[in-house]
Amino acid sequence: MVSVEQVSRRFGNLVALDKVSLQVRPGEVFGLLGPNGSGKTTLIRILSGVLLPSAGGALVAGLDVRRYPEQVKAAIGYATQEASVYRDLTVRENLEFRARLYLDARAVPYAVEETIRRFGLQDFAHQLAGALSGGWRQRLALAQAVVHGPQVVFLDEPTTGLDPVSRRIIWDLIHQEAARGAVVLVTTHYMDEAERCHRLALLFGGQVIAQGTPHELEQLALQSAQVVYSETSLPLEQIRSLPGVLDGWPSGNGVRLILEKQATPALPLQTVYPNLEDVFIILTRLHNGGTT
Ligand SMILES: Nc1ncnc2c1ncn2[C@@H]1O[C@H](COP(=O)(O)OP(=O)(O)OP(=O)(O)O)[C@@H](O)[C@H]1O
Repeated sequence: MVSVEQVSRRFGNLVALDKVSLQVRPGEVFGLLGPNGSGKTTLIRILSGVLLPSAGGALVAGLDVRRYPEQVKAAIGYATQEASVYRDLTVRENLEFRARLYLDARAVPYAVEETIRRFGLQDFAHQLAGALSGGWRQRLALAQAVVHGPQVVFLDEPTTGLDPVSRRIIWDLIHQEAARGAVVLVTTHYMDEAERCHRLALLFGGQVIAQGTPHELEQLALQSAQVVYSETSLPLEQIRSLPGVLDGWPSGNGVRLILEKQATPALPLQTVYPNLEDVFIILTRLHNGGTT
């Protein structure tokens, strides 16, 4: 279990996190979704016991992060993209190195072999990590983070820079960790990826502006706005200035628009189901006291 209660963190005058509260259960993949600088990494660092909150508190695997930061570090698995992979060690050596930090020496060989199998790394076990493609290196980074079977797994942008096929594989592996009962907290700024999480918190300017399942967030956004597709030849700037139009961008042969709930602009309109990018735009506007 990960439980965050009113956590704030300042860096000088900058408020990086502002009264963030959330709970993540075992078996759950929970996404922290937000743009650059919204506080995702700061929260993960606090929950990993490497940074103290300025206010509020958090429990990770039953441990208070303020009082037991060293025990927290031992209870979690943490992957920060590929930074944690040693390029001049082989895949197996990387896993052994990490496993030895956490496990009794006798338990290391089994844990390493089991992880190599689970992550499909058999054919690369003797290869230098530096020679792996980006997708396989990220797979190794994830394998390393969980080789010791942690109860809680933190993944900071685990798919950055990967192609769609590699991203899908990594997400399957992330879900595999949740299926063995781990709490999994993932940061991402890819809206499409966030749909793969069981639940999400939308972070904006250090605040959680909404949280729930992707479906709940979509429904929440639809209470205040509508998303439509319009096949029109009017210039985008002109469309954006129409009453009731909150945002719009090119899409196929027309434009995708976010409209106020009751707006009926004089355009051919086709209602479309919102994706998480639409949801994010709608909810950030609401949060900022927009006109929605
Ligand atoms: N050690 C630090 N000292 C000063 N400011 C910091 C420090 N760490 C983070 N910040 C600031 O806190 C804010 C939140 O940063 P954070 O890295 O948590 O965001 P993020 O959502 O993870 O962004 P990204 O997606 O770019 O990784 C940013 O304005 C950042 O500049």
